[in-house]
Amino acid sequence: MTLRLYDTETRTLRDFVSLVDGQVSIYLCGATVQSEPHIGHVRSGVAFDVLRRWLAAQGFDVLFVRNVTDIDDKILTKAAEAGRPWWEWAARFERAFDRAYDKLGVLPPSVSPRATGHITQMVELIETLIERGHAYAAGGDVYFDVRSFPNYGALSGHKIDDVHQGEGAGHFKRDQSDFTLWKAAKPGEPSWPTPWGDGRPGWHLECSAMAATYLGSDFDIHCGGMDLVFPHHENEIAQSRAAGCGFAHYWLHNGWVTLGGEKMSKSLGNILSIPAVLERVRPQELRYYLGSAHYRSMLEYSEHALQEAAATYRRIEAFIARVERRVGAIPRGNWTDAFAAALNDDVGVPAALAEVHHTITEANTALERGDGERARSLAAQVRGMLAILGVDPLDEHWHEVGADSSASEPAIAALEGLVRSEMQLRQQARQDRDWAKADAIRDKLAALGIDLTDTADGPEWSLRNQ
Ligand SMILES: Nc1ncnc2c1ncn2[C@@H]1O[C@H](COP(=O)(O)OP(=O)(O)OP(=O)(O)O)[C@@H](O)[C@H]1O
Ligand SMILES: [Zn+2]
Repeated sequence: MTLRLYDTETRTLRDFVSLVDGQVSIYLCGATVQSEPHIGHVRSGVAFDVLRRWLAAQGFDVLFVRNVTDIDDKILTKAAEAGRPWWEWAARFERAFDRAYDKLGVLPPSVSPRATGHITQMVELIETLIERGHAYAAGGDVYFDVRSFPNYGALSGHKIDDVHQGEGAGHFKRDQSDFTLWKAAKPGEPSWPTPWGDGRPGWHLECSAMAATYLGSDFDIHCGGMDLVFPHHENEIAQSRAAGCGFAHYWLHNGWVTLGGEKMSKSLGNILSIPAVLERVRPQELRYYLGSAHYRSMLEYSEHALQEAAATYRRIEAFIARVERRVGAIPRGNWTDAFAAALNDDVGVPAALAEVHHTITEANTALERGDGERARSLAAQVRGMLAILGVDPLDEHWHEVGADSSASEPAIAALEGLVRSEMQLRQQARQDRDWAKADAIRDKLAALGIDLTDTADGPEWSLRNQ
């Protein structure tokens, strides 16, 4: 079964073939570390973490680069407003992003390079572009000459004549479609020396330089949010290919988390920070929520949908706990064919989750007919599939980040004790042939959402819908 991925550049589903047998190289545009992460920011981290886990599960050695943009107008402005050094501001929010990714169980990247640590490579890249006639220095800035790259616009569908780079006018630009590779230093701002004068890098240049540094001139997959298709990724392609690199062979873009129909973003102010949301649901529940939609669809945030996802996840946890109670420890098993088919179809998580729920239903049926072994092997498959999605309830990670279900364990133990004593009373009533009393106990529990099932091993209880 071949993995197929939707490639933005060709606008088609393409069979995935890696450049090097057994290896996959992925570059994901990371955060501009200017403030606390919101749930939109981490959606790309979660979505492509599933792709990474799935590739690793297929036996690929995955190299995963997620950069940190630690120099940017917004960082400088915010740090200055707060009266703090820009580098401290960037470092503080880099840690906040790392904490958020870690809380949600996003695997750490192979490396997370910072833009400021790769100025040498950026300067080299600019030199190559100037030598090849694709860039020009003017007034201390350096610009990319967009018209020198005939394929410009292929990724986003933009026509050169209509291009607006969405950056400051740039006094020395020869053409309005050109974009900035290097910005001349302004008084009081951080800068680095170059042959064209002191200055700092443009955003697009950073990713081209860092991707090449770690993954080489050609690599497999470039990911990011769909807002990055233009101009960021279009400009990355122009710079890198004009410099002679093949660059990324597949382009994947995740949809937004929206609120009120608009992209959740700091500039609009419609944001929910990760710490704020984690006061309402546990990290694994937030991850389940963010990861349950297809990565390319929009995810309109609602408190109701978040709570529904959290409740669904708790039912999955309760299912695992119930099987453990009945048959003992559950190993982490393999996924089913239907699950593999879903993920191979452009990381089709909704269909993969449907398969998880289908397997849970089958396991519940097995439990009801007293087939503990079958239930255990199905529950092992459920664990295996959830692990690929990064939400295995028994993963040590949740324990490490203090988010396991242990907080509710005393409550579950108390409930178990109470229900067991009611069940004993019912057994006694049945032995005494007091059917009315036995039925009354069953009805009382049913009214509380607790169902009793008579199995070959004796009566069992479960919370409804679990
Ligand atoms: N609402 C969102 N939904 C999905 N992905 C998002 C959302 N906001 C940002 N991203 C993604 O997060 C990553 C880091 O983004 P970046 O730091 O550039 O934030 P941004 O787009 O400037 O957000 P903001 O407008 O809130 O500052 C990018 O891949 C971006 O596409
Ligand atoms: Zn980037």
